[in-house]
Amino acid sequence: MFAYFIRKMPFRFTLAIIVGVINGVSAVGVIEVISQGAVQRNHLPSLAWTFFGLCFVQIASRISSEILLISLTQDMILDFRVKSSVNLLESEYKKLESIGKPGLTAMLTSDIDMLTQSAHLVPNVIGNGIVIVFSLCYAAFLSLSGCLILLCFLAAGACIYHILERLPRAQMEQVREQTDVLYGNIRAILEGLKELQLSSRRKTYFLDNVFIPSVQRFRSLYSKAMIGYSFAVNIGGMLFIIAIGFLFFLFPFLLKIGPAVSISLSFLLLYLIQPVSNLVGSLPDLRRAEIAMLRLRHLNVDLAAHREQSVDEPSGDIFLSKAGGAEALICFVDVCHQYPSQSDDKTFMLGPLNLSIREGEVVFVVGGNGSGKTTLAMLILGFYEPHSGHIELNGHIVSNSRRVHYRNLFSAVFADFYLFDEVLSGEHDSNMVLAQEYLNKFDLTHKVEIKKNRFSTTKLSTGQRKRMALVSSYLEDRPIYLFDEWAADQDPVFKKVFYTELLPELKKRGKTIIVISHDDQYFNCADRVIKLQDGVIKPLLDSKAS
Ligand SMILES: Nc1ncnc2c1ncn2[C@@H]1O[C@H](COP(=O)(O)OP(=O)(O)OP(=O)(O)O)[C@@H](O)[C@H]1O
Repeated sequence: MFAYFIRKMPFRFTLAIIVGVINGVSAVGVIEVISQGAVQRNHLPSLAWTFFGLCFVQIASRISSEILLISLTQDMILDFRVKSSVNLLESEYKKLESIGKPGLTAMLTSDIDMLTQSAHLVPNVIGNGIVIVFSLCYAAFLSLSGCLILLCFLAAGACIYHILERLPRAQMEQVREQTDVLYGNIRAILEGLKELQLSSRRKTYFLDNVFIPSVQRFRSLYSKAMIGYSFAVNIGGMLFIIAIGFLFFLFPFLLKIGPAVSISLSFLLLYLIQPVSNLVGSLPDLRRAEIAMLRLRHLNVDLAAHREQSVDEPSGDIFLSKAGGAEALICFVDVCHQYPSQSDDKTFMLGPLNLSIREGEVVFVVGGNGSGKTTLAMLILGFYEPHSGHIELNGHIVSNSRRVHYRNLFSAVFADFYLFDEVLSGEHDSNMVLAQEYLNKFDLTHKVEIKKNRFSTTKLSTGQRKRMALVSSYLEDRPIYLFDEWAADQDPVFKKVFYTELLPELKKRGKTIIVISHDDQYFNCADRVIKLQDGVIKPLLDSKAS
């Protein structure tokens, strides 16, 4: 964390340290004044002024240093939050799929929360650290041999802490790994709430065999780690306290020092107990924060390495001009895609596919479950990169550097769509009139309005939400539309509006439309039907087959 401050915010961090140094010096000054007061009773009035002055400087510098450090730590957390989210949004979809939602959720919530929780320790740790350093300097000034004894004990304490911390540190890293498992299971509870509440047997099985064991493992690892830390912190810290006691009780006999120095050193040693205990007590939380920070940094480095390149050109422009007399808008040339294998099982292979879709065409993609329709959609939309072969748009190869622009030519409603409150269209856009018309046709006007580019509500039934997602996609006004089983859970009346009114209306506006569908009664609404079976295109026993 400290390395981060030095790297990212050197000026403010240096300022915080300088103010912290003033705090440390004034703290030592207070001890010196009290010790002088104990032996020079006749100077008490002038010492009192110095004492109060130093107290004021100490409090003012402590508050200023803490304010600076709070702002530094909060900026760091903000930076991590924004950077992680932006990196995530700019990373290859395949990479995010491979990390998985539980892992990503744990990093964006638990790890960042851990940083937030431990951020309040930073001002204390730095403040106490500086006070300890200055106290040791003052101890050296009072008695070099006394300070050396103190430093020897301090070094021994640090070594013992370092050795004792090895095991709990490894366990803390396991705790963090177990957090991913726990988040996965919590997700399962939240997303499978209805299924679990519906079946007592499933609920009991899930709780007894999945959830409770994962929580127990977390508890056990966490307890072991914290017990280990308790030993490390207390034994390591105790050595320093023993050193203080040793010097306090024995130094008048062991070291040749006068009564004034003896009193000053005694005050100093007593004063040191609190900052040392605070500092050592913060170490386990700082270690947890370090683990969280390392994971976030690795995630960011990993995501940045898989960031999709985006060349500086207006969205999609290059693709809108035809290259080399290309006839098709989208063209798949020997495209193959295979999912990474989790075990020795054979993974699903899509392709080799050769297909072309012309501008303004309405193409239906049909096929049984697991035949590869969604995988094909992900390739068409540029979320997956072909493992072999390539995709062309207007004759231009969709290279990695152009994938982001390519994708911006599409609007899609996914089978597992997410409905945003915000609608991305100008309020005075002529599309708005049509959107209102479609809200009407989809029987949504009594439920929802579009005001200031927002839906007035999204708390609707699944079918209604999907109709709103369609209106939202429609308003995006892109050249190519893809609908993945949009009509699957719609009433016949809305299916009819979709197939016989919305698709022809989009086609009339020159849009190219790809529809994944199981509705064979509407196959006649397509210009062409492509049938997938086991990842390859098969002839459809129909006149419109590809
Ligand atoms: N992320 C993934 N990792 C590994 N295999 C996957 C993944 N997603 C899909 N598959 C496999 O790829 C095959 C095709 O899946 P896909 O979702 O493309 O089929 P589909 O035709 O859309 O099916 P459905 O009609 O059920 O939606 C399936 O056998 C599936 O098991």
